[in-house]
Parts: sequence; C-alpha cells; structure tokens
Amino acid sequence: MNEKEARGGDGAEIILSVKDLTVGFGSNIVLDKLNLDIYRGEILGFVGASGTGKSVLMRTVLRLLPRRSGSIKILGVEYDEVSEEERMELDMRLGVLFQHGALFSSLTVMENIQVPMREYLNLPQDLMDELARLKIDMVGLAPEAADKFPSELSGGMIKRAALARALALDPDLVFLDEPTSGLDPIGAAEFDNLIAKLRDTLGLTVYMVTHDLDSLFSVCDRIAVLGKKRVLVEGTIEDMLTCDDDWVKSYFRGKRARSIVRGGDRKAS
Ligand SMILES: Nc1ncnc2c1ncn2[C@@H]1O[C@H](COP(=O)(O)OP(=O)(O)OP(=O)(O)O)[C@@H](O)[C@H]1O
Repeated sequence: MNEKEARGGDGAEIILSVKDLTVGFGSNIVLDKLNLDIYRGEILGFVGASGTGKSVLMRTVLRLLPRRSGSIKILGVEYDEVSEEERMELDMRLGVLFQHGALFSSLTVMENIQVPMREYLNLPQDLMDELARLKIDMVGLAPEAADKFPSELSGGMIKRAALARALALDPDLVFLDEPTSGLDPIGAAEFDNLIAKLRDTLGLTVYMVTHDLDSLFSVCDRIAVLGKKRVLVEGTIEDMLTCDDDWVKSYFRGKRARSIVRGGDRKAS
C-alpha cells in the first residue's frame, strides 16, 4: 500500500495504522490485538485508566519497544519492510514530546531544538540557528528563550521548548505524552490552543495521550479509549458522552466532566 492508497472509508488519509498489535513483558500481555487508525490533520486524544498501556503503545509505535505481533504502518509503509535509509526518512516525519519535556539539561533551548537537525540533516550552523529561532517563535516563546538552559525555564516554557524540538524537522505526525500535565489551567488551555493553531496552520496530525478532560473537550477531534488491552471505543466527544461502557461513563460523565460541560454551556449562552 502506498501513501495515496492509505485512505479510510470516507477518503481521509490514514497517517498511522496499527493492526492486531500485541505487546507484552514476560507473561504480562499489555496490548492484545489492538487496532487503531489515525487520520491526517486530526487531533486524536488517547485516554485510559492508569497502567492500561498508553505509554507502551506510543513507545511501540516509535519502535522504542518490541512487539510480539501485528503491523504498524506510517503513511502506508511498514517500518519492518523498508531499507535503513527509508526508515530514517519515516522517522523524520514523526515528532515526539515526552512527558516532562525530556530536554537535555546541559544544552540551551536552541541547542536542544537542533539535536534532531544534527542527527538527521547536514546543515550549516547559521541555517540551523535560523530554523531553531523560527521554531521558538512558532511555539510562542520569546527570542531570549533561545539561550536559556532548561533549569531557567518555567514548566510551561519547558513544554513549549520540547514542542519546538518535536517540530524541528517539520514532522507530519506528532506524539504528545500528557502535554498539559503539571501546567495550571490557564497554561494548559494556552498550550491546547497552541496545538490547535499548529494543526490548523501546519496541517499537523496530533496523537495526544492525556488525562486532561479540558483538552479532550476543547481540542480533540476524536478520542480513543484504551481498556481491556485494546481500543475499547473511539469516536467524538459526543460518542463518549453517550457510550455505555462503565469506565467511559464514569470518566466522561463524572463530576469533573460535568463541570466542564456546564462551563461550556455557560460560555455558549
Ligand atoms: N519496560 C517495561 N517492562 C515491564 N513492564 C512494563 C514496561 N513498561 C511498561 N510496563 C507495564 O505495562 C503496563 C502499562 O504501562 P504504561 O506505562 O503503558 O501505562 P499507562 O497507561 O501509560 O499508565 P499512566 O496513565 O499511569 O501513565 C503496566 O503494567 C506496566 O507495569
């Protein structure tokens, strides 16, 4: 299957397709024949109870963990079936923001953003500086942030710097692991707005593991729920609100969720 053939039923291009994926550690099977498609340009929110395997899935897709069986296709291409050179090209189309930012503490923001550039591209230093400055601006950081070390940044600035690094190679698909955790509600809402803006302006596809109900209600186009070692339900927030599964019901219709829905109603009226 090539890039153009990787399309869903409604014609949307499938950018990531996971089929019958099984991952385990010893006798602990974490994911069992899991299926998931992500469409170009969407923001997919990925939720599930703690310990259900959200990080394991993300790490397996990124080839940081081995799988027992199943297939993972990026833009219709199976990683295992391509040459080393093509694999590097695929890797360049993926950006990752790990939980807590995971910036190199001994490097400045500018140097952190240039790490993927050094790894994958052979560019002169002044061009890398210019590109890094563009990314810094793109994520809403002040130009002075370029020369700061992670220890000199606030939590929100660290997330933005890590996002700038994830965007360093202009990826098609970015993975965000709990991007708003640790931010106050205003910082979290600003970060959500930034993600939505980048999706709209760059055509990014976003895979966001999150526990943040505000993010799920405000920016996610589609939500997938992980449970019982597979994707239990997927759909829009409206689908989640009418779903009969007990965990989905308590998560999306619990007290915290109801206050968000009521808040939305108030804003709308
Ligand atoms: N490297 C590993 N070796 C052995 N077991 C692991 C490893 N990584 C994860 N697991 C196990 O896989 C299961 C799923 O873990 P995972 O971190 O993916 O959960 P999660 O859904 O991301 O949880 P949380 O929401 O708390 O971050 C857990 O039982 C965990 O102990």
